[in-house]
Amino acid sequence: MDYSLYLVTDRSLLPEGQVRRESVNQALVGGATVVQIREKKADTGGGKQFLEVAQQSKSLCDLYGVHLIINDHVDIALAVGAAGVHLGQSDMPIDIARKLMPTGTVIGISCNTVEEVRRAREANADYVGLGAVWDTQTKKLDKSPIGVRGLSDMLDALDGSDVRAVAIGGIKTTNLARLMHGSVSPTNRMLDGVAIVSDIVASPDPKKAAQTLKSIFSACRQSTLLPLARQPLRSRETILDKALEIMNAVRKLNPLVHQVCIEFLPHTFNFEVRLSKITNTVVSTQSANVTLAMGASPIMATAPEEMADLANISAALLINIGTLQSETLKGMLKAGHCANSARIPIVLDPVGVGASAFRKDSVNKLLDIWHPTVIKGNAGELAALAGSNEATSKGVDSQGQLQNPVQFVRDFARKERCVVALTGEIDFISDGVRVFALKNGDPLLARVTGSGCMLGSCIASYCAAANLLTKAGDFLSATIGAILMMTIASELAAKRATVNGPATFVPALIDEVAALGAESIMERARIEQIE
Ligand SMILES: Cc1ncc(COP(=O)(O)OP(=O)(O)O)c(N)n1
Ligand SMILES: Cc1nc(C(=O)O)sc1CCOP(=O)(O)O
Repeated sequence: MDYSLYLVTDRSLLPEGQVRRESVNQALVGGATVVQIREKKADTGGGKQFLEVAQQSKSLCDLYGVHLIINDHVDIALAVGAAGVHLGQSDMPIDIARKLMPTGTVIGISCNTVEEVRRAREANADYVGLGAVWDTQTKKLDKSPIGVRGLSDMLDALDGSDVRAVAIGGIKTTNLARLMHGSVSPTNRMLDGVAIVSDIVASPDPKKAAQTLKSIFSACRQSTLLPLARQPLRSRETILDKALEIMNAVRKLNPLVHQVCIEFLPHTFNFEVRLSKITNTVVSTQSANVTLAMGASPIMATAPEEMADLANISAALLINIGTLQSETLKGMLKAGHCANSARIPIVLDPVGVGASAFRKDSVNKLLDIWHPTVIKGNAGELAALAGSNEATSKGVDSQGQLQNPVQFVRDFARKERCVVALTGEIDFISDGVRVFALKNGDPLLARVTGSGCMLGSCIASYCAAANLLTKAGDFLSATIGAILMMTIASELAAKRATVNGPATFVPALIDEVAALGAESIMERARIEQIE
């Protein structure tokens, strides 16, 4: 059975003038591969109305050779000879339904937790409906949405089984790509399909809606699978060559890098807000200057209204949550969504994410809407994001150590499906398969504010150039190159006769970034491929 575009019906959502049968017919023409009859209003008609709807739908699906599934009602599935039934957690147990239905009947069950997926697997379900992924207007949810990032553990629980998986809840043409990118298990198990109600049923053009959903699904399924396993190990020279190519490309192409890291002027001026504003203005000036020194071009903007325009002219987006406010969060949500649509890389710098519930909830919201290309953070920040308490945050600084940073960074990159840079005395960078350790950098970097934020700007600029160089940008090399550039520049800056401490160090650092040559990088890079 092809689960890829799984239509779930709901008459109450039909636009005015649309009739149920024609809506399903259009969805089938548009490419729906399974139809589930879920008619909650007809449910109350003593079963007769539901039966009629099911009979009509069966003949329609037969015309297209598409399987029909009945929601909840085993008797109706039997009566119309449906291919299967979909059961909820509080409906008839799978083993009883199996006894009642003919051999070969498809039985699916809704799951909201990993435990429910395990039980479904043990009960020999044919497929699971994982949801709700996002909030939905179609029904009142009795459990919180699981979010895209909750799906990979559920898919992992199906590893080694034949149980198929579809996601449901709030899925639309506008967020399907994010869903597909994020819902892959560590062993590369993906969704077999997406179950959609309102985006098709409530659409004025159900055929077009189905076509669009199906083409996004197919394109994402083909391109989502990590090409990681095929990536060869690389020698120090190969990776440095690539990093230098990207460094030169930044200087030559002068990519525009959109950086969402300064806040609106606060409406109320209390002492704390002013402090964070002052700190961040300093940091954003430095970030903008280092971007220019590298040869890229910064634009700092936060207003949601201009995000779509900026995504079309920028070559990369940097999201830095250093001075997060509710208003900026809206801009960040929109900016990331537009950047994903425009296929430009996004670098996420989750500054101090472990410091407050607001920051953590906000980053989770962001990552539920768009996917980053690179996440860069210190041990405390990345541990907070990964749900580990091995390291913690003291404000924006990190406390404690990760016991096994190599494994951590690899697993986290694999889970988030992006490049992860774990910064510290040794920087670890991984794409989920390979792990590199970089040992450059002067201790003065840790003694000035905003060096981490400047590094975020460097990574974003390098990712921009990597993306401009080739369609499938080499973001691992871009991240490594940017860190090498910044850390080696810091070593050279610290040696300058004019540098007497942190205050004189920052301008010297920016000068060194501007002047850095290939020879210094080749000569000084302390890089090791660990895995
Ligand atoms: C594919 C798919 N997944 C989940 C559901 C939800 O079913 P259930 O839990 O039975 O809730 P109701 O549909 O009865 O509201 C589904 N129908 N299809
Ligand atoms: C029927 C249903 N079941 C869900 C679950 O979480 O089990 S969510 C849902 C409704 C999905 O509708 P839409 O595509 O319009 O968001």
